[in-house]
Amino acid sequence: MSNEKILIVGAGRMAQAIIKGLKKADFTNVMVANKGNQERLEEVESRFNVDSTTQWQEHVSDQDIVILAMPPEAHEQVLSELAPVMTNQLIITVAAGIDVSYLEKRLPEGTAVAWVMPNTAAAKGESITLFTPGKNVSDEQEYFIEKILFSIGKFKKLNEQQLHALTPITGSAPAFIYRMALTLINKAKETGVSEVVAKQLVAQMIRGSAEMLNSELKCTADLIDEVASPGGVTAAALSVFDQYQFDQMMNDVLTACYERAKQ
Ligand SMILES: NC(=O)C1=CN([C@@H]2O[C@H](COP(=O)(O)OP(=O)(O)OC[C@H]3O[C@@H](n4cnc5c(N)ncnc54)[C@H](OP(=O)(O)O)[C@@H]3O)[C@@H](O)[C@H]2O)C=CC1
Ligand SMILES: O=C(O)[C@@H]1CCC=N1
Repeated sequence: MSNEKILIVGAGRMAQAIIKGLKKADFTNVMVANKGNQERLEEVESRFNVDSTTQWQEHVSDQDIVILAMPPEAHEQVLSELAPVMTNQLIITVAAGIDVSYLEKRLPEGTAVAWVMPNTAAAKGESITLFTPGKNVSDEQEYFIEKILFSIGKFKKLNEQQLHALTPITGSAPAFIYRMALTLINKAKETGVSEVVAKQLVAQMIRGSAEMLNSELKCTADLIDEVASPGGVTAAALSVFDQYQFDQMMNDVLTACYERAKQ
């Protein structure tokens, strides 16, 4: 059981994925707030058995940790409301582009902050989460951060610049994989298999491929090569990737993501 008191500001997709992990890991003191969608707040409260509040500012002084899980654009306003009511809490944001420098600039001198970039697989305890602690984070607070991140999957400590550059690759790229999965599932359904079976086929193919990727013995180019028998069907398919300049497209995709987070 973990007794740290955690307030989460934001009750949307990422907040819920994190709450799910926290509850599974037996964090007992979790309170959640949002902007005003009362129905959503009540649903989160009952679904995950957490406390909720519509006045988070009144509860900050009771907390050990505040996790900001609302849009990047909401940070300016929320941090201005948070600063005057803080009493030494560790402040964590999961927002794209909101780095530790941004937080430190807007919070009282000496505030311990961290920038965390999870993905939605947190709901299954399978996120790969990147994090950067700010300069005032103590060893004990870093241990708390790692404990939280462990509850939602694996994690890696990196610097601010790396987090900016990797947000598209670990935060957003699940959507790229699901986009490809959707095309494959729809194609599979055309053969007459049900949606459920089509999803199982594609999910297991992705899971197996991820396991192979994790293998230390083979590089990724070799894995591609292994599937593409010379003159075979996969080689024919991969040449279409080249025809459509897949690598260039992925570069543009990642750049669009990076640039948006910087705005
Ligand atoms: N979705 C993802 O895969 C990932 C998201 N993130 C980050 O997580 C954050 C949230 O994204 P996501 O969960 O997808 O978004 P959602 O739109 O699903 O949820 C946003 C939540 O923030 C709340 N909110 C908005 N403005 C305020 C405010 N001023 N004060 C308090 N609460 C507010 C909303 O309240 P209400 O319920 O009232 O509308 C809502 O609960 C973003 O910063 C994003 O960059 C990071 C990694 C991955
Ligand atoms: O799309 C977004 O803005 C968030 C950040 C990374 C993944 N989802």
